[in-house]
Amino acid sequence: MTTPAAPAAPLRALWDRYGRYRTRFTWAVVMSVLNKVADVAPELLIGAAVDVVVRGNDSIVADLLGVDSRYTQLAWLAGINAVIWVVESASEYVAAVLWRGLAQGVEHDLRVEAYDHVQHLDLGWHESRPQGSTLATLNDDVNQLERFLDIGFPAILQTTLNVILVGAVFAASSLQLLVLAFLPIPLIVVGSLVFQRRLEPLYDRVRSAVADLSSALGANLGGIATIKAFTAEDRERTRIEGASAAYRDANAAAIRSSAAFVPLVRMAILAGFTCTLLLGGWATLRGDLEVGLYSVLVFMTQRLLWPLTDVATVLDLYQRGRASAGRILALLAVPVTVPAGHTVLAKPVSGRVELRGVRSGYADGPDVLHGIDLVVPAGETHAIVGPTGSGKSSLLRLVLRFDDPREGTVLLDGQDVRDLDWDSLRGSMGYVAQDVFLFAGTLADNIAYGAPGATRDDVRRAAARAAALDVINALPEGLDTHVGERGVTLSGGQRQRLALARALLRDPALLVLDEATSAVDNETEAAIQRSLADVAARTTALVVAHRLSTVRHADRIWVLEAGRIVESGTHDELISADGSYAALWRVQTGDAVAR
Ligand SMILES: Nc1ncnc2c1ncn2[C@@H]1O[C@H](COP(=O)(O)OP(=O)(O)OP(=O)(O)O)[C@@H](O)[C@H]1O
Repeated sequence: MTTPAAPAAPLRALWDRYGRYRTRFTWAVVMSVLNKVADVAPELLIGAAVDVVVRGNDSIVADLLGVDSRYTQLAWLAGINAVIWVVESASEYVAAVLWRGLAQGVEHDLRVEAYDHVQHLDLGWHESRPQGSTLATLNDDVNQLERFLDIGFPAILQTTLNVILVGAVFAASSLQLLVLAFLPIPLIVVGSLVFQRRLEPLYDRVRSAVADLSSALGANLGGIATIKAFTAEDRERTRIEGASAAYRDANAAAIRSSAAFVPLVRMAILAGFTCTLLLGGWATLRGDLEVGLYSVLVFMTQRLLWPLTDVATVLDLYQRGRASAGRILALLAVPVTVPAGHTVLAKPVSGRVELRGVRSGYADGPDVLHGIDLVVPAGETHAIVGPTGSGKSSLLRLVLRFDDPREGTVLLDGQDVRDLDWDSLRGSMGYVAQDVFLFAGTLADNIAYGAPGATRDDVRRAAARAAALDVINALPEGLDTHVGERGVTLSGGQRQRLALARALLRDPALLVLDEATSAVDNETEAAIQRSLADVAARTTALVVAHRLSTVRHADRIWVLEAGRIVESGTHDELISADGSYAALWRVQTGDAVAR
């Protein structure tokens, strides 16, 4: 299953999606405009001050305010200057708060929305895509977009406003100087675009080198026991050294090119500045330009051109923001192919399971299960056995509706599972997977994961039924002991017992166990069997097991081979039939050697 393509205009799509932020956005723009106006105004005041000093009674300030004294005129200018500085500082603060708030609001909403969508996507989708890539979208792409909204967009706005405002001052003063001062702008912008295009593949190399490095580091830390066991430390050090050197070299190449950019722009600025300085000066000497205006224009040229040194960075932020928005929106557009139904099962749920003519497989792969017909009547315990890879787990996945069959129907209490809402379907089940996952938290939290309202006594009772009390009592803080993200401090068998307790605490109508006791010793397994026999009197159970002694007392055993049911019956019936099951039993009990 592939991820849909990103929309053609991702930032526009984002704008449409987040209508609720438009008022805040408008205010942020207003504040940025006010800030830029207040930022440019002091330069005009410098010109006005020079004008006052040079022309006295004839100055523009004298005309506007009707004040003759140069001292009073300058005092007025100082007062106006103070007001402008206050406005500039206040608007800068408000604009920063608004942009940051907007960026973080969108970041938060997008992350939560994207996460929620991802957790509703089918298990098949998760399995077909590297986890790192989903994580990168949820983390890095969302952060990248936040950076663009917080830094990139305000910078684009400010630079554009700068060009407009400064351009207006030039246009009002001297068209000739306007042309000269603006001449470097297209050069800088086009240069930035070319530069950026050149840099892109270099940055791509940096990104892929860092991705390679971090996935190598992640894999090595995860597989540290294997590295040690095979004394592969030196080899792995060399491999990481290689990945790290590739990252360093890619970065060096990008830095060599990007560092050349600012000096080049500086040349263009120098050209514009020299033109204004020289030609403006000559015009002033000829009396074509006021002295005050000349000083303003010299300052303004710098003011106009310097921010353009950031164009390449801002363009980079823009492109990254755009690409990130595209990836996030594409993730949000992935359709849920196993959507919840709406039917609610009548309580109490009996847990009767039926598979009718089921054919199923994964993605575009071949069929894994062929024509499966199977019934587990309410209250009975049925087992599925068979060689590895025969499709046992795949069958359980259909009952939990992690996948839908390609053909045929799966029913719970006589209802097609496709029609049921998740509460009726999965809410009626207690599931123990082959690979037990424990969340970071206490043992009590983990056992009560599927029944958040459970009391301490409920938790203890469930633990007792799963023969997990001794695990808990052996730990220093009992139920309050923290287990790591993957329960690393516990053995496989201990984790399985906790997972079983977690499933039993839900008091499920249907217990679905996939090799739930494969890692516990025979004695513990016997204890679990005894208490499960008690549970089984009240629930329906579907159990996958390799160790046949686990399931010999099941009401019915279904034997799967290469995705087909080859025989079924009670243990005794299957032994008498002397088929695949009987052969497997002999192997496991050692009778095969004896015969
Ligand atoms: N998520 C998956 N994506 C693609 N193919 C899968 C997936 N899970 C299982 N398969 C394939 O389906 C077939 C049946 O696998 P399944 O895990 O159901 O067998 P199993 O009988 O439970 O095996 P085991 O006893 O080893 O757990 C195998 O060929 C396997 O490669």
